[in-house]
Amino acid sequence: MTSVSCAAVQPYNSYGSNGRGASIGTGVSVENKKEYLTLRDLAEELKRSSKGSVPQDYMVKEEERPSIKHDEFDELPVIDLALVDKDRGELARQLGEAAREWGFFQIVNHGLSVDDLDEIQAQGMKFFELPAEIKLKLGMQGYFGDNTKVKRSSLHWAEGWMLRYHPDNQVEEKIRVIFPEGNDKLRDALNKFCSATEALNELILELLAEHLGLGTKFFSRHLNSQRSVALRLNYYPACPQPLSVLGANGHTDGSSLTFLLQDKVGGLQTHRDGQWFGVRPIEGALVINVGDALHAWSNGLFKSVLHRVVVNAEVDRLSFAAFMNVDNSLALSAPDELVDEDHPRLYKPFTFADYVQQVLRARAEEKDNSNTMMDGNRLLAGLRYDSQSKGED
Ligand SMILES: O=C(O)CCC(=O)C(=O)O
Ligand SMILES: [Fe+2]
Repeated sequence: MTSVSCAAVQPYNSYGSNGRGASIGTGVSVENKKEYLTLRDLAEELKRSSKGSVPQDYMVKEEERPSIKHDEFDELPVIDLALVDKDRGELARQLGEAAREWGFFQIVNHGLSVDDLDEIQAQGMKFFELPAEIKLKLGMQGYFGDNTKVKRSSLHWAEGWMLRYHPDNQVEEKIRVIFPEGNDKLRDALNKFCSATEALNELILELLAEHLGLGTKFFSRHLNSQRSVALRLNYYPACPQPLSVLGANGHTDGSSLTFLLQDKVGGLQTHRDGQWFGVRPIEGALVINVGDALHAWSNGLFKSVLHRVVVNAEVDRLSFAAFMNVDNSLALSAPDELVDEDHPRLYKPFTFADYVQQVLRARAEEKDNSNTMMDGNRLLAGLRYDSQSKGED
C-alpha cells in the first residue's frame, strides 16, 4: 500500500494539518518550545508549574469550546453479543436499530475479557510514557505529538500513534523502531486488539446486512486479503484549562465501522439533535461507530455521526481505535434493495479512493479551520446525486 492509501484509512486522523501549528503561543510561560518535545512533556510541565497556561495555539475557537464536561454522559445502546447464539435475528435488529438511530453503540460479551482489555491499555499507556526522544523516532508519519513541528494531525490536545494492521501488518516493524530488541507484550497487545476487532467487524457487518434484508455477506464480502485496517492509539494528557481545548475536534471517521476501547475516564462525545453527549465508559465494553463508508454504502440508512473528545484537568485519558476501512478500489454503491421512491439513491457510486480525493479537496479549500470540515455530510456532499457540486469533476 502506498502512503496515500495508508492516509486514506482514516481521513480525519491522517490528513493535513489543523493549521494551528504547535509552537508555544503567548499564553505560556515556557520560552523555548523545544524543551517540550511532545505534548505529554508540555502537559507535565504545566502540571508542575502552576503559573503555566495552555499555549494559544492549542486553544479552540470560542464557539467550539466544550459545554459538556468529560464526565457528563448520555445513554447509548449497550448490546449484548452473547445473543448471537440464542437469537441472531434479535441481535441483528438491535445492532441495525442502533446504527440507524444513533450511529454509535457499545457492545459487551464480545470475546475480549476485562483482563485482556486492561493488558492492552496498560501496554498502550507504557508507549506514551516513553521518553520523548524514543517516541519521536517514529517520525511524523505515524506518531502525532511532536511539539517542535507543525502538528500534522487534526487531533488536538492529544498524542497519537497510528499503525497499519492490514494489508501488511506494521506492528512488529514499528515496535522495532522504538524497541530495537523487540517488545513482545506490546506486540501481542496490539495484535490481539486488532485481530479480535477484525473478527467482530465481520460478524457485525454480517448482522447489519441481515437487518437490511441483504445477503449476509453484502458488506463483509470485501474482507479478503485486500482489506484495510488501521490502529490508532490516542493519549489525551490532563490539561489545566480543559474547557479551552479539545482532545479531538468534531469529525466523522472514513471507516465502515470503528471499534474503540476507551478507559474509565470519559471524554468521547457524540453529536445528536444539535447537542453533544458524552459516551459513558463501561468496563469491558467496546464502543462502535458507523463511518462515512458504511453510511454511503447503506444509502444513508446507517448514520456516520460527528464526534469529538474533551479533556479534563485531573487525569490523562487513553483510547484505542481500530478503523475498519474498505479497499481503495471497492465501488461503494448502495444496493437496489435499499432504493425506492421514498428512498432515492443518495450517492453516485464511488470508490474509497474517490472519497479520499473529496477529503483532500475539502481540506485544500479549508479556510478557517472550521471543525465542520471533518463532517462526513459535508465531505460526501460532492458525491451526492442532489448536489450542485464541485465534487463531480
Ligand atoms: O478517543 C476517543 O474517544 C475517540 C477518538 C477518535 O474519534 C478517533 O481516533 O477517530
Ligand atoms: Fe473518530
